[in-house]
Amino acid sequence: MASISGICSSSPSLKPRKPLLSATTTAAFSLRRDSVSLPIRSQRVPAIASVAREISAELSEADGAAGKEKEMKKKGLEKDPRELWRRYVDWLYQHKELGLFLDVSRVGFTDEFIEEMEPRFEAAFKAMEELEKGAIANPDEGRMVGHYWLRSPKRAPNSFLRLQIENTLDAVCNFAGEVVSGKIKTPSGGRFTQILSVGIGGSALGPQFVAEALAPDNPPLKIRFIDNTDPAGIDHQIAQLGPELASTLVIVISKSGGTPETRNGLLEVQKAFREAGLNFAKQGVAITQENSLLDKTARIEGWLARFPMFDWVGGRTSEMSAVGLLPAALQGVNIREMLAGAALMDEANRTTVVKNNPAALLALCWYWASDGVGSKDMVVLPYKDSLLLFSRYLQQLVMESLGKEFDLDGNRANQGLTVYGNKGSTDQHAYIQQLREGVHNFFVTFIEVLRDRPPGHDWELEPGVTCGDYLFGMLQGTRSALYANDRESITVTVQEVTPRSVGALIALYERAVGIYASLVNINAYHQPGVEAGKKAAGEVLALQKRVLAVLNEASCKEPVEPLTLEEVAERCHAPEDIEMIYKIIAHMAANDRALIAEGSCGSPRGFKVFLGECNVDELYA
Ligand SMILES: O=P(O)(O)OC[C@H]1O[C@](O)(CO)[C@@H](O)[C@@H]1O
Repeated sequence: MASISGICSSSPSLKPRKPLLSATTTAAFSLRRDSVSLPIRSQRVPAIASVAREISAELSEADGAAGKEKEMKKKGLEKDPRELWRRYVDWLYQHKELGLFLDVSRVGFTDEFIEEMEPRFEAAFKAMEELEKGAIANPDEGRMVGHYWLRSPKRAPNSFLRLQIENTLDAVCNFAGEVVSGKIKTPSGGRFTQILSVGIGGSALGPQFVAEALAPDNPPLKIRFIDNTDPAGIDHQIAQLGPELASTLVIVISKSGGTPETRNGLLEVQKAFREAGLNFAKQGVAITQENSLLDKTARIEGWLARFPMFDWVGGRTSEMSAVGLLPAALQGVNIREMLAGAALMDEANRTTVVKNNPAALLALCWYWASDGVGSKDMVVLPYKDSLLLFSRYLQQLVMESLGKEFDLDGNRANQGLTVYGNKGSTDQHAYIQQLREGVHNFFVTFIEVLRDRPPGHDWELEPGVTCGDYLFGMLQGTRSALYANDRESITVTVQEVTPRSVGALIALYERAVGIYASLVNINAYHQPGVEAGKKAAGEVLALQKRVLAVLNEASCKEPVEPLTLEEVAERCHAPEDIEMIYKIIAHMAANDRALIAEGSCGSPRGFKVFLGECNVDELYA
């Protein structure tokens, strides 16, 4: 058994260290759990939320954790190189089969902290076990959370779900194979050469990350994305396709099938197809929940193919569903390897010994570094260009999952963990100056890739030194420089960027988020906050329609009656919305849809507006 190093206790100790949550401690916890009679429910689908709530209530009695954590942190990080090396060796996690390492030695958690956290971890492991068995882990939406079954279908709670997963995977592989081989042809009989993926959030970020990480230099089909309702962005993508629109497979991805940005992207693409004289349906593929609006549209219009998105897979954890697998397979990525990597990582994350559980170790570090309240941001720095989008992918996974107003007990918690990052060593010439010396409001996660180039391609650009050695040196140098200034960091190392390691990385962070959510007692699987913005956007568009109606009526008069802002607001019966009305008119004026008769948009008080052309039909409709 490994000996414990000094950094984890106030004075160096050579006492043998007991494994965290070993079989014996788990037994002890079981006794404790019995003593508070936790409601392990007998119904088929246990409610994790209530189990976690009761455990959390029990924990809060003996809490004061945040205060103690801060106190312990004041002890500072280990600086003695020998002790630090010992801590490194003691805590280094290695997954041999995946070739993945996790180094948490540069995070200063103490033995006392770990001990305090043990009951929380025990509750988190329990919650995760129940989640995997099919519990309603997303209580607000009454949903199961099943992304782990996607890579281990035999773990699905019933054979119907298992078959759904297996059949979808087979369908994805067959369809992709037939498109790539040319068996499925374009309407003019040629091969598909391009993919245009239309989707947003979880229906875009995974496929974008994986494309950047894994697509070969010359993929069978090249992918591009429409992931916004920005008309100029959409035009840009379509213009770049040019005549290849005729050999483009358009994959429209939306779990709900009703996301406005995605619908707009689809309508814009369909218009481009019409204008090019092409039949969209013969080139369109939908990935969505059965019977969603998108599904019905695709079915009625007879699109080329439809793939299901399951109710129990969230958008941000959908990379291993058809959402991520189909685009990846079409680019020639070995998706079964990606699934295998994720499955291996999931297996490793099922151990209840924190020290041997990489996702739990990450969650532990996040809790320690951010005091369990998100007090520090997570800066993700992959030192590999192909992993550039990992930080953006993690931003949604972590922030949409953890950024919650209320905890599972309904208490205001305002939880979260801010994620940002780009890539090393590029960021060294951008914002790392502030990380090293400026405001201390973050911890770093380095993502290291050991293999610089495929074998046989490397060369020394100066004696004994390759280009990749510089990248390595920059990572190590930054890690050391940050630590010397008490900036904590985690390092995740993989041998190579392969479908297997990318699958493992995704699985690692999915599980870390789930465990962390349990540690801080929140629902990681809903996103109520996003709805507020969507609702407000809908209200703005409704107001815009009223503004248009008012302006239309005034512009149809003989002579035209230009209106002041106040007059528009009054006629819309919305005087309290005058600022929004001003913004609506300024936006329409900037797009030649409204004309300013007097003054300018820069002086809102003085201007008068009318429509260039009135629509008489609309007036009498
Ligand atoms: O796949 P959909 O339903 O179009 O949703 C896209 C994204 O929108 C969100 O629901 C947030 O608005 C994300 O959670 C999701 O990934």
